[in-house]
Amino acid sequence: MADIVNLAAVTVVRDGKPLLDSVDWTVRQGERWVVLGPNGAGKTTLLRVAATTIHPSSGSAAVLGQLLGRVDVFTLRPRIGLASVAVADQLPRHEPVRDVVMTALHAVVGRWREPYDTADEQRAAYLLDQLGVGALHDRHFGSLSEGERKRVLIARALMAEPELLLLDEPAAGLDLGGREELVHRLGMLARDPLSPATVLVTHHVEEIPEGFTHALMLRHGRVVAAGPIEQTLTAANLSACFGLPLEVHRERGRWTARTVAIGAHKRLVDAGEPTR
Ligand SMILES: Nc1ncnc2c1ncn2[C@@H]1O[C@H](COP(=O)(O)OP(=O)(O)OP(=O)(O)O)[C@@H](O)[C@H]1O
Repeated sequence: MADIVNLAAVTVVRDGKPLLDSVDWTVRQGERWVVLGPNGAGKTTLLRVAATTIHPSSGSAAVLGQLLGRVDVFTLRPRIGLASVAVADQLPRHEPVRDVVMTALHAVVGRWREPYDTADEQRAAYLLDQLGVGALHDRHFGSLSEGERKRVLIARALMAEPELLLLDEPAAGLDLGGREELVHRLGMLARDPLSPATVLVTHHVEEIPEGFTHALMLRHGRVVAAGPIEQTLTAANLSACFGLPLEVHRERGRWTARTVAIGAHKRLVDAGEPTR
C-alpha cells in the first residue's frame, strides 16, 4: 500500500524565504499525527502541501500515492478532508449547516445544482450527530458559535469518506469545555480503525487527543523531531521546538507541558531576588 503522504526534501519558498526547509515526512495508513510548533513554524504551510493546495518549490511530495506536479489535483482533493479557517472563510454564511457538510462530496462551497440523494443527507446527519451538532442541521453556518462551527467543519471534512483527514488547529478559539468536548470526540475518531489517516496541527500539547500515534515538530520550517509520539514528544524535543525549557507529562492518555523557568522565576521572586 502506498504511503498516504510522502515528502522528500520538501522546501517551500515565498519572497525568498523558506517557509519549509528540506522536510522529510511520511504518513502511513492508520497513523494519527500531531504537528506541533510555535507561531510561524510552517505548520499550515505543511498542511497545505498535504492538502495539495500548494506545491513544493523543490523536493518531491506525493499524496495518496500521486506525485504533486504530475497529477490533476482536482481528482485528488475529494479524497482529502480538510478542516481549517481558510475553508471556513470560503463557506457561504447563509448556507444551512446540512448543505455545508454535503457539498464536500463534490468539493465545492455553496450548494448549487449538484445531485444529492437521501443517503447523502443521512450521512451528513449522521456525521453532525457524531460531532455533537446534529440539532443544528437547519441553522445558517454563519449563525454558529466558534465551537459549533469547528465541529461542522470536521463533519464536512469527513463527508466524502476521505483517505486523509487534515485538521488545522481544530480547537483554536474554543473555551475550556468546548475544547475538552472536541478533544474527546477527536479521540474517539482517532481510535476508530475505520477512520482515515489523520494529521492535526496545534500549538498546544493539551489539545492532542488520545489515540494519536505520531508527532512532528517544526521550528523555522525545519523538522526538529518526528516519529512515534511516545519517543518523540519528550521535554528535550519540545524545548528545542518552542525554544524554551519545557517539561512535559502524560497522564491517562493526555499531555501537558509547562516551562521549567516559571518555577525558577517563582523561587527568585519568593526569595526577593532580581529576576533579570
Ligand atoms: N504567501 C506567503 N508569503 C510570504 N510569507 C508567507 C506566506 N505564507 C506564509 N508565510 C510566512 O511563512 C511562515 C510560516 O507560516 P505558517 O502559516 O505555515 O506557520 P504556522 O506554523 O502555521 O503559524 P501559526 O501557528 O502562527 O498559524 C510565517 O512566517 C508566515 O508569515
